[in-house]
Amino acid sequence: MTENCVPNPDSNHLGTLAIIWHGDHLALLDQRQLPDQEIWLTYKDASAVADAIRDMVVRGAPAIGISAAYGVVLAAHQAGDTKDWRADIEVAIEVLAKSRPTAVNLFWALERMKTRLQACQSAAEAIAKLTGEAESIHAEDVAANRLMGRHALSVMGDEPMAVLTHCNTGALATGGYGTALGVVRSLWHANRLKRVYADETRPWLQGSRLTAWELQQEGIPVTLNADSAAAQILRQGDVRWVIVGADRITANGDVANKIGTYNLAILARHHGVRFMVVAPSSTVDMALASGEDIPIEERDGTEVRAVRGVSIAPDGVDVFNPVFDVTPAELVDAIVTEKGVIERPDRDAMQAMFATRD
Ligand SMILES: CSC[C@H]1O[C@H](OP(=O)(O)O)[C@H](O)[C@@H]1O
Repeated sequence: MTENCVPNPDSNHLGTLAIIWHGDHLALLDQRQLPDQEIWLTYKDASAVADAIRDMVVRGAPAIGISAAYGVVLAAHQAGDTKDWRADIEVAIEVLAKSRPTAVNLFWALERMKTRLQACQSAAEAIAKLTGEAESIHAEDVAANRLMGRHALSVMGDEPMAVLTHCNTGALATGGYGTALGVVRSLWHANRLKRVYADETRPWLQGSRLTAWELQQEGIPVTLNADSAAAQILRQGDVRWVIVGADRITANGDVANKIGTYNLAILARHHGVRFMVVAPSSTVDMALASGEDIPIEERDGTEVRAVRGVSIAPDGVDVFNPVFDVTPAELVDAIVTEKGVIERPDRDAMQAMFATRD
């Protein structure tokens, strides 16, 4: 990897992009360094992309899937035209699949790449076809995000409103524009947004380090709040919707998302605030019956015991650090995907919209 290899492209109509494909190498904006530094890292090696996903250089369910897809293309370049080219690419796919367990977008993207690979008869064909598939996955994600923005506004009411969001679900977490933050962008451009309250989102601080920064880049009014202030904010009554992303949505409408989302869903229901989940259909896993079946990633305790390397807890104290939780469907007022909106999601409604993925 080399640092600072590409300027940060200013494509603010999609937000600050985090993933740039250069035909034979991948550039990732190192999100561990934001908001203090914008450092781009270059990748030519599939296993290094797997490390980047595991270490959260790149994060966000759709962005993880897109990056892994480009990782498979890099594997095809690395394999070259040796007799084991196909096996080498298949090994790389397995390495990428082990990077993080919860966001189903990773496995959805790798399945698409695997299917494309099966049809290839030569190493050269594999490079060409896998490149096309990864670029399609990337472009489809941006198109889906824009469509979800339009679908969401159709159910949110016409008056300008305040919303509250959790974690980061913007251009930094996707191929561009964002999911929940894509809805925020759409509200803003439709002059229907008063303010976004952004939960800081401990322990990795996606809200304070990424969402506050991403929205400030575009002059979208954002107020950063401690996670523990969310109840008081909802009690004040100016927030009309809590809008979040997702890492996996199961066949009954249960939603896995950043830890603290379940808290917000309970608070929203208690305060009569509507709760919206925004995610492309690549986040839907109809093979899992309910949220009970979703693998929840637990990360190292150092993420809770320290912030930016500064200790905030006694050395060695035991830590429980699940980085996702599951919100039951009955607490969700709307699930928005590029296919449309499901209000009051349940198994039947999910089946009707997702019985067949395409
Ligand atoms: C549109 S991003 C979806 C999802 O991914 C984030 O998790 P992480 O930052 O750990 O990759 C968060 O759960 C977002 O809501």
